[in-house]
Amino acid sequence: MDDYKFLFKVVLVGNAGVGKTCLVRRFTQGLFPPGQGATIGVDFMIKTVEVEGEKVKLQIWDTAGQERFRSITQSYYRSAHALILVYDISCQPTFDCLPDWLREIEEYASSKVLRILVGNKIDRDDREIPTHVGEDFAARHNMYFLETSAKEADNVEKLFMQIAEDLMEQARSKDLPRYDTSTANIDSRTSTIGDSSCCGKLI
Ligand SMILES: Nc1nc2c(ncn2[C@@H]2O[C@H](COP(=O)(O)OP(=O)(O)OP(=O)(O)O)[C@@H](O)[C@H]2O)c(=O)[nH]1
Repeated sequence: MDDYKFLFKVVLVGNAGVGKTCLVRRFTQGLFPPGQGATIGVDFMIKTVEVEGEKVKLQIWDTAGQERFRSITQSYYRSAHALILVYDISCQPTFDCLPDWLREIEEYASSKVLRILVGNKIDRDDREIPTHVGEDFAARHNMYFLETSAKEADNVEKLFMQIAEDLMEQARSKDLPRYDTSTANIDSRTSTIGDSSCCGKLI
């Protein structure tokens, strides 16, 4: 039975190829998919975790980084509870684009959205962005910061569990909508998703 107390929507954004899909797959399926193709439009996956004895369902939306899908992906920001902005620590241009992503987030997401900056691919030895540079950027923009490796499973569980914990705390303290099995959906857009589905694709 799908008995959960909280349902949170988490959206990943960032340049193409930074590893958004691999982070989601690592967390939801425990694998690092070989030859991962570019995301077309938006994918979603679901994972239920336990925080302080409560079941928390995370609906994770993986958006396409490619510019041509931008108008589709923007429409998913609005109802996000958390936004994960990902760059690749071995690819300077993906870091240089962060201000553009922040502008999008400010324009399309709720001002209350939990924002997390993630530097992915820390297993690589050709790092271009030092950790402190990522940390500084996150601090300046009021974001959490974490470095991860989807490949080696470094900090991936920690990333999503931290989000689940923070959102639960936020929901409790600010009295955000509380979901149970009878009110399973966040809004009308997500209500088309069957609870039994674990993965879907929207274009
Ligand atoms: N070394 C290393 N490679 C990674 C890691 N995560 C992803 N990759 C590789 O980076 C490439 C892009 O990964 P994706 O997960 O498809 O990237 P994406 O951000 O979802 O890309 P779009 O769907 O185009 O937006 C793939 O070749 C992955 O194998 C990581 O942690 N370490």
